[in-house]
Amino acid sequence: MAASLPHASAAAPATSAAAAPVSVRHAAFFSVRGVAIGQGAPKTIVPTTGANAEQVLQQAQVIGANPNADLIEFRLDYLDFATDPARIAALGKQVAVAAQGKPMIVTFRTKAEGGSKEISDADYGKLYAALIPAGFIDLLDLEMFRAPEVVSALVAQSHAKGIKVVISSHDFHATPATAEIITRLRRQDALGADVLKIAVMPKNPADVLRLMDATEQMRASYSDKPQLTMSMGGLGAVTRLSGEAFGSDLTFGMIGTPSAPGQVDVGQLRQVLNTVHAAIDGNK
Ligand SMILES: O=C1C[C@@](O)(C(=O)O)C[C@@H](O)[C@@H]1O
Repeated sequence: MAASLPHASAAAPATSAAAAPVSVRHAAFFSVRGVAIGQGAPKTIVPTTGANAEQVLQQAQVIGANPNADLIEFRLDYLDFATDPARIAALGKQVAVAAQGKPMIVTFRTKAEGGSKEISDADYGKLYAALIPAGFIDLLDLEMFRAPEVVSALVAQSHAKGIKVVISSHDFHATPATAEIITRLRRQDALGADVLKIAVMPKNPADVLRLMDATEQMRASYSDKPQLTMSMGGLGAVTRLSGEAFGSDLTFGMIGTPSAPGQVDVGQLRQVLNTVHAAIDGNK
């Protein structure tokens, strides 16, 4: 016989109180290659971390074949030829095929923001400007603190090509004040971002809560654009799992090698995302 908890009975639920009505502002979603960003459970992104074409293509195949990965992030700054647009464009097209039609985010994460290579703002602008017309990019990660004229030109060029823009900010050492996080996300919105993104490092649990608080305030009061926010490291991992409850619509997971501290295996990530989604859906 199955053990039952004291007082539990099949006929009467433990509580008969109806769930209180909830008021949640949803993102205005958009779809890229059939993936709805800003709707339902957060969508998962798995980054490449390879340094050469062979490694990147191997990873893209694994990501493409994994049903728990919704999008692939092609990380250019890890490449041995990170500033060679012709070689990157040729590889990018192969990555798109290997990823089996999953939407691709292309990212050069500068050293200034926790990436692996230094690049001047002018060269960053030139590299992206040369890659945008190549036709393999679905979404472009654009750092908000690169030179303003570079950022605005790349937003316009991307949009003219039908590429969605993720405008991003990273702090690998600390978590800015709540008001500062909100200021950055609002600035990204004003710059024309399609996705607002910030990654911060917590030093204590209160920092984790502030990232969630800022994300929720953005969604409730300032913008209905999809957001991609995370607190990094082990302490921040909860933010990668629970975004649907506070307004983060995308989340990074890993297969094998993380591209940032605190990333969780994408299969485990999906299980938790589904659990949270079912709980939220069931309480509507
Ligand atoms: O900016 C981000 C977020 C990230 O740093 C993370 O914390 O998951 C991972 C990077 O690959 C990505 O470009």
